[in-house]
Amino acid sequence: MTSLRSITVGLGDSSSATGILDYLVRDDAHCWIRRGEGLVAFGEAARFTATGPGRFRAAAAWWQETVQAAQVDNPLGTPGTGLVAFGSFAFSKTSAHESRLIVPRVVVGSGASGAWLTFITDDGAAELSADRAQAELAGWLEEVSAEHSREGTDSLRAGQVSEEAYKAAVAAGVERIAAGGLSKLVLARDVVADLASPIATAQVLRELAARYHDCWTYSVDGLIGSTPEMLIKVEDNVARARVLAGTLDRANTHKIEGESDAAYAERVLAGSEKQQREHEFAIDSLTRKLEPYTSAMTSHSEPFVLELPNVWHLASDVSAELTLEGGRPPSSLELAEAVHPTAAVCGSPTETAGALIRELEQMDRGPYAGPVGWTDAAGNGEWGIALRGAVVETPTRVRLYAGCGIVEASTPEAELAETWAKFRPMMEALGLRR
Ligand SMILES: C=C(O[C@H]1C=CC=C(C(=O)O)[C@@H]1O)C(=O)O
Repeated sequence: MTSLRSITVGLGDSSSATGILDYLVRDDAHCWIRRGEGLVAFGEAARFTATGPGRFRAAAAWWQETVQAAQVDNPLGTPGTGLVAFGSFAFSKTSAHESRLIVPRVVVGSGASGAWLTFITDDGAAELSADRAQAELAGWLEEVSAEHSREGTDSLRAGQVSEEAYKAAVAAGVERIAAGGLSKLVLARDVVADLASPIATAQVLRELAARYHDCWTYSVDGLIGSTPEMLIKVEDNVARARVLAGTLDRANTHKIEGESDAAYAERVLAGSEKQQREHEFAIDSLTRKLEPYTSAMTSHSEPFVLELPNVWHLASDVSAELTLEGGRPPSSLELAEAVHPTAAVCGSPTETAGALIRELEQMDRGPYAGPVGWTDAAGNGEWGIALRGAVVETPTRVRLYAGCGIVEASTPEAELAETWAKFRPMMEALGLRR
């Protein structure tokens, strides 16, 4: 095991209109950004990978050992400062995709209490000072990535699941729900973008972060996107989640004359029994799995309508006080394992839906719909669900994923159309058309 050393220094009030996005200038950066705040990181000081059902536990154990062996100088002590690891986890315990934690070399962070800079090294003799940290950051910022020219020759093709195969899977899913044994199932598909010139990841992420500022824009080792769904966030003794399920496309509306956007979304989305049922399964699965770790939990009694540039969603925010064990709350990684996968990305009951997804989807979801985010040494962290995203497989090949909750009232055509609405954020950021 490498022993890491780190120093964190305050960056004063370095706030600009674009905030942390000013640092998102390299395609190889890791990031976690919402509303101009978050983390941008460069380089790799350490890495852990795992597959299988024990992937979360193994990652949590590795992180604990790494933290214990590290020498950390962090006078700030707030969430996200000091030693951090970015991570992404495979959706499925049967996936061949490697789940990973990556400790970067340099992290720039910004939050409610200001901005900071962390320098991390595995060199036992390296000088740990504010000047050294600033010099390391300057070194990473010396070389910025080019933008993508978008010559119009980029193209989109079917991935592992064609449109026809997707509709057939939805129809089969509806039949299985009607036959009993499960109430909800989430089925996904992929499309592949072939780019004429290498992807300009930083440019794509900046566009996503600027447009989807209510979402969490992420980049971890080739997994990129902007998710509207927070699986679990831990800050000291409090856990929070944003549960989504139930979707209405904003590009294809059928409003009554004079009806406002908000009134239309209320009527068609919040007023739909099918969408409300889809949402109920998702919120129930999250609260049921989180409950054993909490002493008090609050959530809205009714979901609210969340407006994003591409879709409206039914959303519920959950907040919970965590129970202390041995004086400590459970870590964000432990809780991510406990609550993943919720019925927003798997179904209900979980085991039955998971087995049926493997049978009907016929694709390895890889990191799509798995937890993506970061943890700090104290166990604070944010783990979103890797939705509205893509995997950069090669510099010119990008695989996009999207899925939909299926209930007994679902129809294949409508669910197929919904996947296109969910591909839209990435397609637009990549400059792609159907
Ligand atoms: C599975 C996805 O979205 C989930 C999150 C929000 C709404 C959903 C829905 O209405 O089906 C999905 O459960 C996806 O974006 O690929």
